[in-house]
Amino acid sequence: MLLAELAEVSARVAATSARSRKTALLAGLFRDAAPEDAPVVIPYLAGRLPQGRIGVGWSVLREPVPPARDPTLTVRDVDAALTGLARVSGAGAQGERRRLVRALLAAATAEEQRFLIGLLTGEVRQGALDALAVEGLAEATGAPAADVRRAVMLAGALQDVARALLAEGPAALAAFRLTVGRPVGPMLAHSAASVAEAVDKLGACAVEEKLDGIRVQVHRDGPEVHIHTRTLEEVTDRLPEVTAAARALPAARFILDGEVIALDAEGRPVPFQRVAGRFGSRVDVAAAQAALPLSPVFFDVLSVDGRDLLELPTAQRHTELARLVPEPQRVRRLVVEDASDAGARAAAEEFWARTLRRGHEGVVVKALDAPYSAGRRGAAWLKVKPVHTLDLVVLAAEWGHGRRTGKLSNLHLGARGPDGGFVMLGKTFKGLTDVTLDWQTERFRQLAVADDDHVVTVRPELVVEIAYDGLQTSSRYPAGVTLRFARVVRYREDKTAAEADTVESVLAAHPGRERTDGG
Ligand SMILES: Nc1ncnc2c1ncn2[C@@H]1O[C@H](COP(=O)(O)OP(=O)(O)OP(=O)(O)O)[C@@H](O)[C@H]1O
Repeated sequence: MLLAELAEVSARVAATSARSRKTALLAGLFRDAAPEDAPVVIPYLAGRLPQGRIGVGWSVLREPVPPARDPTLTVRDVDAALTGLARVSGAGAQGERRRLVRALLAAATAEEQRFLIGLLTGEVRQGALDALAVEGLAEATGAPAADVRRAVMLAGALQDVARALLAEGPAALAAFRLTVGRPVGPMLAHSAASVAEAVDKLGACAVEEKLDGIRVQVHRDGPEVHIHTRTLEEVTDRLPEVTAAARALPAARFILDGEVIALDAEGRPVPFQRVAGRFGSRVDVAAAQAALPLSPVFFDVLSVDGRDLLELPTAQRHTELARLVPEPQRVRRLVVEDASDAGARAAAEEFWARTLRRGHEGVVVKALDAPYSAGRRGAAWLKVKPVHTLDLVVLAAEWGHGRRTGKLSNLHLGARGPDGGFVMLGKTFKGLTDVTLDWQTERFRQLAVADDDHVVTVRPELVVEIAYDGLQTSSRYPAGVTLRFARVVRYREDKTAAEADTVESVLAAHPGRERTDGG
């Protein structure tokens, strides 16, 4: 497929607001695509580079290059060129990258150049595109959209499903089943303001401790154990104690879902940052394990001995879990069979208070009759935490003053907007430790797309968790509101920008905001 076709469809999809029109445009594109184009076309449409970071700065992209007259570049040519670029390293790397980028741009027409520059700077990012691409693919191949969605959920990657669908048609979907050894997107939660609200919404439910560690999905097939994080990154070699725990369980094949935490001598949870430290790729695993042994705590089971349990209701999956996993390795939970029973509701409140006293983050309340919605933020899981936090994307940062001279400090924070872009909700320089300041200054230098000596604009890729005290009306910000007392809790490198909170959900969480800053 020619890059020109992709660039044109991408621009037209961005320019129309009608969902059906967007889907039709994408379906047309997929009808023209070869199966081998799928692993490039799908991420490019969403504005992602399959290579991840390739280290091309704004200064290089800003230098004009005369465009080609006719389109000749294919999407696979571009992918090969960017793979080459990503591999450049060592002395003279900057010059070589510049040469390669300019050669690529010289082969592109003016419209293709615009698309490529947008792709390299992160500006063509279209957050909602994967969902639309599923519908476009369904329309192009005649497969039911729900089946495509389920296959993606179970395959973990849209491009794999797309490639198979384009090659073989709808029959290819049958091959995407839950498979031990192949990670699936974990089920995620929505938020509720209180335990009472969550119980009201869900009815019969389980209230579980919300453990503040790292989400893990553990697959065992005989002696083989594989562990993946919530972004499906494989971390098996960093967690030998989890592998050992999985091998000690009384079934040979299973998939478990849980959280890895560390407990101190008093049995209280160790702060998240220390647990996260065990996941760095350069960590000496044996030494780190000796210094901070981790424990897996499981809260769900997706498959056992060849039985796929995804469609079973929570209550039955939990019975299976209890059969497989001994008590200390299972999350603590309290079942509310009847949501109208005042005694049961009081017990749920007491469970919440006790969980917080034990040092945990909050609770997750789960509907007893719900299946496991892999890869989705299901309405059947509601998390309740005492402090409001949002996951926002850093759009830019300001050079600091005084003690912070030379450091990038004040963060511009964005939530996901309806059109796949980001809407700025406020700024903060609070809550940043010296170590985080140094780290973020370095990361922003890598992500910079513009620097006017005051504000450095960055590719919108880093997700940061922000605590705040509510919203206030403000005409200075595009959504008409800004965050009150925003402060950094931590960076969420386990999340992508596509998983950040949306403006819509932020506004919905604060229906009664009244305070005004007059600005
Ligand atoms: N008992 C539990 N059941 C489900 N998830 C749990 C539980 N205990 C801890 N968790 C963690 O809470 C998360 C659920 O919240 P959510 O789906 O919104 O993810 P998140 O955005 O990573 O949440 P947060 O930022 O609040 O930790 C899970 O991803 C998991 O890591």
